[in-house]
Amino acid sequence: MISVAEALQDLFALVTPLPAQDVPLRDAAQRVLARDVTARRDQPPFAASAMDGYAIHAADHRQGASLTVIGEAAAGHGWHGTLAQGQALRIFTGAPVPAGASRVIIQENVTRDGEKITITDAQDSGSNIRPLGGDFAQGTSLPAPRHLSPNDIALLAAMNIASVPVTRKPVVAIIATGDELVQPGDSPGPDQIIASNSYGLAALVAAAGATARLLPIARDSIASLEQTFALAQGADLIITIGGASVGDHDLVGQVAQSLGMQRSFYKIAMRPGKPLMAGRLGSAAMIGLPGNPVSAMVCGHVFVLPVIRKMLGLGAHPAATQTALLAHDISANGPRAHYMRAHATAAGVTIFERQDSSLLSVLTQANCLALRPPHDPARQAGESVQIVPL
Ligand SMILES: Nc1nc2c(c(=O)[nH]1)N[C@H]1C(S)=C(S)[C@@H](COP(=O)(O)OP(=O)(O)OC[C@H]3O[C@@H](n4cnc5c(N)ncnc54)[C@H](O)[C@@H]3O)O[C@H]1N2
Ligand code: MOO
Repeated sequence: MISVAEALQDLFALVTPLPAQDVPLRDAAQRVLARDVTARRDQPPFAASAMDGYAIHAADHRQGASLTVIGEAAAGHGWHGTLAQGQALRIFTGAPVPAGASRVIIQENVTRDGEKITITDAQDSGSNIRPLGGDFAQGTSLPAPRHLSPNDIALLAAMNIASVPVTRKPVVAIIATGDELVQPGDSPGPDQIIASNSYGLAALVAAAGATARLLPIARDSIASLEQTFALAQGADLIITIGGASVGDHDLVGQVAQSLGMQRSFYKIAMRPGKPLMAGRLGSAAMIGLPGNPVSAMVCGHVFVLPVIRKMLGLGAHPAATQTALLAHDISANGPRAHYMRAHATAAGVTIFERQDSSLLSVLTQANCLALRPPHDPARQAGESVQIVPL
């Protein structure tokens, strides 16, 4: 059995970043920026008023000054003369500040009588003018790679980038296997259960920026598995769930190999997740996950997500970890790395008592996985532990 780190390296070797494609800005949120993009204009493109008030000459900024209002500038409607001393321009937030003006006095600090204003308060120190290019200058770049957040979309729009180069979404085919499975909403027979982790994995990979193709459940027969693998044609990554262990009905590895899968590894020193397998199948990478629901989901976080991130051009990195303090004592770990469902708060990390890999209800209560390395000795409350936030 290989280690988690070795398995991850082998998995990274199976995939390369996908090519870039241009998408309309409206579709770029949550995609990964594939190339640096640069601002096509300065923002603001002119010195702009930050307030509603009057643009004035620096020399006129004193209490009691009386000035003549000679025009008006609003957002989208500039006044294009030059302001002289003794003059004021009525101006609104977002309007271009005219030549000659060096500050905007807010309207609360003047009184107005016809075309005359008198400054009643000259205490404010700021100019209330946003300089040309004060947010960004033409040519300013947003560097790739980058997961585009809603904030980034606003910035790209302001930069006048209407078409955004993003990495193509990986297509992930997900195959649940087993005679015992029915789809959620179906009526299970007496020996049947509902397929669950296939849905969880579809949600997981979609949230990471991939397109999930949830294929029909494959039955525990060579013919059914072959048929379902055929439906995965065109996917970048094929994920199978179940049928990975040593039982007589665990046929996934055998069928994948008969279809030409070049196995990279089978079995890892990890709990849950021992019967993990991976390889290349045609033009796709394949990851065979264990069927136990929590094993499949944990392997999704620890292996599938990093692989998808690499395909998206975000680099080859393991799931991010943090250091936290144990809230209680724990006993020594065995020979496999143990990814334990746990709950972390500012007070420390509590590792749940029940860790059987069938317990999805415990996974839902967890907000992290506490990572126990192989043969980690017993630890006491207050000692540090690595966690993978979920
Ligand atoms: N003799 C041994 N038996 C087992 C070993 C072993 O080393 N020696 N390993 C155990 C471990 S660890 C795991 S994990 C499981 C994994 O087995 P499989 O990948 O072959 O999974 P299945 O047998 O098909 O299913 C296990 C369990 O999970 C349920 N399941 C499967 N798919 C789904 C699904 N899509 N949604 C919900 N539940 C699913 C299935 O009904 C079984 O209960 O093997 C151990 N055995
Ligand atoms: O390694 Mo299995 O994935 O514990 O249940």
